[in-house]
Amino acid sequence: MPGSVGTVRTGYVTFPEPLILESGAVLAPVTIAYETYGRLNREKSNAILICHALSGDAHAAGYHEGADRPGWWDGVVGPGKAFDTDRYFVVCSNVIGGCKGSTGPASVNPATGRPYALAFPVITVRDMVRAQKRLIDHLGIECLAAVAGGSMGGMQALQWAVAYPEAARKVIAIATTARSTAQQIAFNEVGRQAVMADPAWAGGDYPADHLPVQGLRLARMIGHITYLSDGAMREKFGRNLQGRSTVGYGFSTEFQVESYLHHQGDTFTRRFDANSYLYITRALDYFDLAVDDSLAAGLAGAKASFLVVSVSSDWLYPPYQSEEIANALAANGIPVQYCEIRSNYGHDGFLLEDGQMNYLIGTFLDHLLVRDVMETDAPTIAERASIHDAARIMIENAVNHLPVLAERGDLAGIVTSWDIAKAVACSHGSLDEIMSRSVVTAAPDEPVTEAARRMEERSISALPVVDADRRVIGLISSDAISTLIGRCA
Ligand SMILES: CC(=O)SCCNC(=O)CCNC(=O)[C@H](O)C(C)(C)COP(=O)(O)OP(=O)(O)OC[C@H]1O[C@@H](n2cnc3c(N)ncnc32)[C@H](O)[C@@H]1OP(=O)(O)O
Ligand SMILES: N[C@@H](CCO)C(=O)O
Repeated sequence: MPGSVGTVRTGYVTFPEPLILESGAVLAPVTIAYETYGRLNREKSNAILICHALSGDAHAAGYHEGADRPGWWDGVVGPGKAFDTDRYFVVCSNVIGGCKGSTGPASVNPATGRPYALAFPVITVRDMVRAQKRLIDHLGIECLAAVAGGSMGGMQALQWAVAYPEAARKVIAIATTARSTAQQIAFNEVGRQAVMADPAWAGGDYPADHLPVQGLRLARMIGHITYLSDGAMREKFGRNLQGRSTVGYGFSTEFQVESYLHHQGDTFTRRFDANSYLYITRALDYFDLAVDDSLAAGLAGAKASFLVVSVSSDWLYPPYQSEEIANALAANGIPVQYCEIRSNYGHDGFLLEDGQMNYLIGTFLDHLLVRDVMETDAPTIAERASIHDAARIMIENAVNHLPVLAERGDLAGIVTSWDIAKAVACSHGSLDEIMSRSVVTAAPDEPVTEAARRMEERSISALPVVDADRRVIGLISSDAISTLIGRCA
């Protein structure tokens, strides 16, 4: 299937260690459901974490065995798409508190052997991200190429940038906010009240054969209205009647929009747990990255570069909230691109506007920095080492360039396989005689295109990447760049 990651399966990992939650409560064990697409490269530098919204799950792309619908962000995840699985290793995990495989209120409470129900501790977006961090550590990934998501997924992406500034190079936050507003909390509360007013909810202790479907259905109907826009509803349904030509002067389902909302509500009760709805909407309410009422202060520690996207017709997470995020980042001198896409779909536009999303996300991810493609485990050699040592290290590691380090660990020079050949031909004895001391280097935060241009101008095929103290933190080679460009074509 072109453009698809094909058939996929959800994996599970359980961490026995307790997770200390923001509330001070403790959760153990913690199971995380996740899917991965694409391949993790040798340097483990091409991983992208995708975070889902309120009712999403780990199944972002491809098809489960026998299913006819793909994952929820299949339009942007796959070979050749924005989250290009030919280039990136994409990870998507289900949040804790959810009901799609990660530990949540429907999981078995080890203290009682029964489902947690309301004994499940209240969780926050920060807790969701802490649990995700365990998964990313478990996969051996020190730094994500990017973390991305829409709606609650965007909140998680922002939380990653604040909680783990070194753990993601890029952050993509779409149709989201950095702090929930009164209106957002209000809609969440109406949904929760609908669930809790259902007698079948039974204080959260409902059996599997008697679920609070009426309350959850109503909550989703209200919620779903907020995910659309006035224009989208008008365009989809107008004042059309459902299966009749005249109004009936009664209270049965008459309008198409009523029928549609019933359908959305019914479908939701078959795929979502009522208690998870309470917990996750509460986590949304608590989300607030501001410090002392200042978003700029709250985002000050972020180190990633950001893409912030809003949807013009989104009245649940209106564009002004995305602008606030972009302004707060810019106030800190943090690189940020902001774009409001034109769309009539409302909040769910981030799930439906594949063309605009692919263009914006793809362009943002393609803007690569040296640190995105450098090899971080490239071998080096000490200045005092012998030519024989240098030859051995090159052969063992199959490399042609060895940065030479001075005693203090800073860059003293570079030696190439050509230098070794010359040393043999001219009977040189020490590394000092053959290495180049005037080394052309690259900086981790410069664009790859700049480093490539320097290599081309000087006819050099690899540059040591050095930090501000001239310590070698990696190596960028023309081979790595041409592989990348080949894959982009
Ligand atoms: C974001 C995450 O992380 S994951 C969560 C994302 N997924 C969801 O939110 C799932 C539920 N939401 C939806 O289906 C959303 O509307 C979207 C955004 C995903 C899909 O949007 P669209 O493609 O525009 O679909 P639309 O909203 O028109 O709904 C189509 C459904 O409504 C049904 N429908 C349309 N008109 C009517 C009607 N008059 N009466 C009854 N049902 C109707 C269709 O038959 C279809 O049903 P199906 O989904 O069971 O096949
Ligand atoms: N419709 C999506 C977006 C909500 O923010 C969901 O149900 O998760």
